[in-house]
Amino acid sequence: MFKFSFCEARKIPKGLNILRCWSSSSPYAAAKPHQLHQSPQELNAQEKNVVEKLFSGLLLSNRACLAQSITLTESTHPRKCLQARLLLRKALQHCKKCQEENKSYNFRIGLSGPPGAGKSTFLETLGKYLTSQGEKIAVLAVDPSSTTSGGSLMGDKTRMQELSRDMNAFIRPSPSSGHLGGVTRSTNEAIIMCETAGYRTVFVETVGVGQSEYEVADMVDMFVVLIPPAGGDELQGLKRGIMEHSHLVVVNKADGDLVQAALRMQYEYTSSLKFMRPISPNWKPKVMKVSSLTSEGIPELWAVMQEFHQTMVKTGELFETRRKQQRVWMWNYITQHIMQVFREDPRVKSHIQEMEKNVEEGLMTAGQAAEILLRRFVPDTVLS
Ligand SMILES: Nc1nc2c(ncn2[C@@H]2O[C@H](COP(=O)(O)OP(=O)(O)OP(=O)(O)O)[C@@H](O)[C@H]2O)c(=O)[nH]1
Repeated sequence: MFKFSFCEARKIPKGLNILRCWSSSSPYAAAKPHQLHQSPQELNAQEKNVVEKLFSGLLLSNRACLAQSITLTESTHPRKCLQARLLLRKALQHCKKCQEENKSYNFRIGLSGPPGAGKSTFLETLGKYLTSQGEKIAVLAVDPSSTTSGGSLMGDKTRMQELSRDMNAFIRPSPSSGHLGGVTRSTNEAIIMCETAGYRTVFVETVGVGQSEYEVADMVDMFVVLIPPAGGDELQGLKRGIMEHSHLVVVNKADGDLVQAALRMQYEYTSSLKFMRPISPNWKPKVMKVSSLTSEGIPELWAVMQEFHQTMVKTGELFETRRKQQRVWMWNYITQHIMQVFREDPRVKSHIQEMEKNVEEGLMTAGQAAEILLRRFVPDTVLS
């Protein structure tokens, strides 16, 4: 379940002696301590061969290899984790080389919006438009429900049927089970795999549930929100948060009887934008309307998306943002990992409830309770 433990734990600061908190009840129990120190160099010839084959397949843009590569990065098996590390290293080197040599930059687009806004229809229409222009596109779905329920809401539905048959499109539903770092870590790594396979435009779609949309905003270059023309209170509440994070708001279903409503929405959202601090110094967020049924507005929308991408490349903001995102994610994963190890540690676990109660009832300050728990975890730690 916790891929991160085997692959990354040795990067954890020395002061937190993770090896000492091993327990049979811990999700890390499956890993032998020595596995933490293994590196891809220790893979045997056969295992390395699998990685070589996948990598060659990626370079040939083979969709089956791409799917297998992503599955490998989602695996929690210790040996597969090592293989995934090797493959990711090769993939990253390849992407870096391509960027430097060709000066061509991939485009990562996040798409969010309330259920029923028409995200799959929109992606199918925009995707088909792009593949008809010779683009290769990938769609990665992020479904937060899959982390908690073990199932995937979106995976159950047959979505984007036509696009999935298109040879220039790759669609990957949400991972069916979460591991440490949640769906976000797999998605970050899936993006690299897609780019290595030559899918220059990658869409990351999320159902608009709470935190997930903000997480997606932190792994893409452009964040787009799709909304239906008539919004209830829920949409009003979302408005501010959405606007603060998005580069583009798209009012969908601007067709038939809904044209007037879509126009009104466009106007309303455009006026609210005037009161918000723009997300980027180089881009003024826009509100556009499209119909995913009739394709009206789709070419214009893509033109604006490209304008955004070019502006970000030209000003250097694209690279700065990506660098920042990678730093943030690294620390997110470390924090999540350490928190998980901490909470699962038997010396800590049995005291958490008691300490929480003490704090709630005012018998102890939060700082005192935290110190007691931390000392149980790392007895010789120096607390500031
Ligand atoms: N009139 C009109 N209907 C649309 C348009 N786009 C989508 N729809 C309809 O809206 C409904 C929801 O579309 P989906 O694409 O399934 O929406 P979604 O946002 O992916 O929905 P979830 O999977 O629930 O998140 C479907 O009945 C679509 O046919 C559009 O541009 N115009």
